[in-house]
Amino acid sequence: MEGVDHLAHERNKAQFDVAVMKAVWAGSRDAYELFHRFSRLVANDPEMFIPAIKAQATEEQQKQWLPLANKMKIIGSYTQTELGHGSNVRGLETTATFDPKTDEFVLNSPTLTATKWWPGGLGKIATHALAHARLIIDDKDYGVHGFLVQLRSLDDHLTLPGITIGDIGMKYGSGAYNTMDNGSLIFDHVRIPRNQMLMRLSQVTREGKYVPSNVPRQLSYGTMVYVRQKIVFDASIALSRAVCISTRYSAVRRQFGSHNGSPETQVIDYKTQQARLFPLLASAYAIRFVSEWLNSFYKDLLQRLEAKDFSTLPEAHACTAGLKSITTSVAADGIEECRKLCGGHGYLTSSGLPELSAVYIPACTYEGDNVVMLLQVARYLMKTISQLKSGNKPVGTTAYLGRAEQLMQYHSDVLRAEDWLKPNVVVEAFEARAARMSMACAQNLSKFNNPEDGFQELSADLVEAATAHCQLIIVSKFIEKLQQDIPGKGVKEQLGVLRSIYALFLLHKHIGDFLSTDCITPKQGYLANEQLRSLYSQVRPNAIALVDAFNYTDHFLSSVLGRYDGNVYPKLYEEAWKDPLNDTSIPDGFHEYVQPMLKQPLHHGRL
Ligand SMILES: CCCCC/C=C\C/C=C\C/C=C\C/C=C\C/C=C\C=C\C(=O)SCCNC(=O)CCNC(=O)[C@H](O)C(C)(C)COP(=O)(O)OP(=O)(O)OC[C@H]1O[C@@H](n2cnc3c(N)ncnc32)[C@H](O)[C@@H]1OP(=O)(O)O
Ligand SMILES: Cc1cc2nc3c(=O)[nH]c(=O)nc-3n(C[C@H](O)[C@H](O)[C@H](O)COP(=O)(O)OP(=O)(O)OC[C@H]3O[C@@H](n4cnc5c(N)ncnc54)[C@H](O)[C@@H]3O)c2cc1C
Repeated sequence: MEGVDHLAHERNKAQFDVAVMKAVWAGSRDAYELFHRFSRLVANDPEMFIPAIKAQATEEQQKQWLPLANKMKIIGSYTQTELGHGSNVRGLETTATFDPKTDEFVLNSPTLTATKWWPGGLGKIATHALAHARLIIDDKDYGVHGFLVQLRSLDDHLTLPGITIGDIGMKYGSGAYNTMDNGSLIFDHVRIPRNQMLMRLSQVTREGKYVPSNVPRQLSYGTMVYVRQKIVFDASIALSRAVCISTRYSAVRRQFGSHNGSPETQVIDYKTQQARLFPLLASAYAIRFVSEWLNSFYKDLLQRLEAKDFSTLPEAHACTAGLKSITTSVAADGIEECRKLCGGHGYLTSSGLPELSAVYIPACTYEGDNVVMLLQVARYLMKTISQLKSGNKPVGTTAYLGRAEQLMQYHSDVLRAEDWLKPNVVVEAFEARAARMSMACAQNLSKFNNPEDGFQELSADLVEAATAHCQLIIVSKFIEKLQQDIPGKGVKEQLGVLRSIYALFLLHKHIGDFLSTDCITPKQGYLANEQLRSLYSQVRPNAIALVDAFNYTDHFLSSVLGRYDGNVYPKLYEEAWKDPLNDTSIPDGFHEYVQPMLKQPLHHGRL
């Protein structure tokens, strides 16, 4: 019935102050930014073009280009990936050859695989590209640099001479990402003025002299680092949307369990449903809090870079790459699990889940393939360990590796299930697991004469060690979040339950790591799982309130199953009737193709 809150009985169970939890969830961002982040995905927002100009252009170039880009007088595309290379940026083939006679660069796509491929906005709308190309001077290759290239006329939007552009076609399913005109671009000896090479980091003089960067060359990758830390926040948006839908629907849906005419059981009361759903609820909060930390870490990095302090740049790269990888994988897999948690109706477009999944899952690929990103983390961990011998004391997120020797002797002293509720007990176990996995890799690597051969041979183990390291970061930041003052009745307690669910779910899921590294005993693993089940019972009365705290409108969720009022069945039925197929009772083609078959006389008794 309209206007009736079918979930009121669930909301009345809440044991904490929902208004405060809403503020904790929103953190430093307001609802507008939460919504705006989502809308950027399917719009042509220059998510990267503008940050890249800020990171790689000189002050003078910024003065020229930023006002145009900010006022949408030009529409930019971050044009890096090519048909033949995406992960391997140093393998890009597009060339930018300096012509001293005319003081220009000549951009060219020497091969088919040099075709720019995927850049968002490139296919139809972008007027300019921030094109990544190999700088060539006097036949010498100076590697990949950024160049501003006009693609289309600002008068009639037609492509300029030497430029061939197209859209790369439909993408995964019918998802909203098809509103993004990811494009292809071929340069055929296109000339641009020398001052359209972005020259903040390195320069080319009028005489054609290359002035190398006096800062780490990796700063040219700065835009990717910036977006990766944003993508961690986006992962919390995407996952929390799916969890909100599936939690509310799990409280509405009843199946089996009726006795003597009693209502059937709410599926949210089944332990299997809780074991699948509540870890995702906890993960949404965990990812949100680690994204807050990562954002502050990134802002600190920017301040340091301003002061030419590059000390945290390697850690910032490892954290943004690793957390982008882990959180997008959890969110993408979690959205699919939420669809399954809704049974058949989860597969309806009106559930909002297929669309959310189709739009979200490329996050595991764009801005760095998730495995390639974890391999970057692994390189950082191995380098950190290799420097231990020279007395280099790791700090920050690798500080625990400075206690590797001690952690190698660690054995959990858990005796009772409730011991696993102690944050220090959990952190020690996660530190020991991560340290032992990385140390084992380092030890195995040392057996190889060629370290690169070893790295390749051991890359699957290294990815697992990098995963353990990143999960430790997320667990630690969740714990640190709860060490802050958090007001409101029951709020901190409820977040403490989610913190323990997140950690113990990971411990249970990766129990093989914890046992094979001898960090915990099978009995202690069993106790962790016992505690996990008990924690699910503590979340159950608060589940609806915890997803209400995401503060998503029905419009934003765009899901019949996730409606705030839980009025699912009438709305499911109503939504179905909006489908054009239901505009007529006799389907198109019936008279031409089906009716003749039905009218056909029987032959020899056979249909
Ligand atoms: C329907 C509802 C949906 C809801 C969803 C909700 C929200 C979503 C809303 C919005 C989404 C928002 C945004 C979406 C964003 C993006 C999507 C759209 C566009 C996508 C754009 C792109 O994909 S742009 C292209 C991205 N490409 C990549 O990421 C390429 C990945 N490859 C690389 O980064 C590099 O090639 C490399 C790192 C893998 C290797 O680089 P290389 O130069 O070869 O370096 P080495 O490996 O040799 O390492 C050398 C040393 O350099 C260090 N290092 C490497 N990278 C960095 C770095 N970035 N910073 C600092 N240091 C770096 C490395 O550690 C080595 O150091 P040592 O020498 O000390 O070992
Ligand atoms: C929706 C979407 C939007 C995008 N938007 C843009 C954009 O705006 N601008 C832009 O420039 N690009 C964009 N991209 C491209 C994107 O950045 C690349 O696709 C991404 O970086 C992955 O690179 P790749 O496609 O070369 O994958 P590959 O690296 O070819 O990956 C293929 C497989 O190889 C594996 N692999 C690769 N290297 C290694 C290694 N060294 N060790 C082990 N395994 C390895 C990967 O793990 C993966 O399993 C977009 C892509 C998508 C899907």
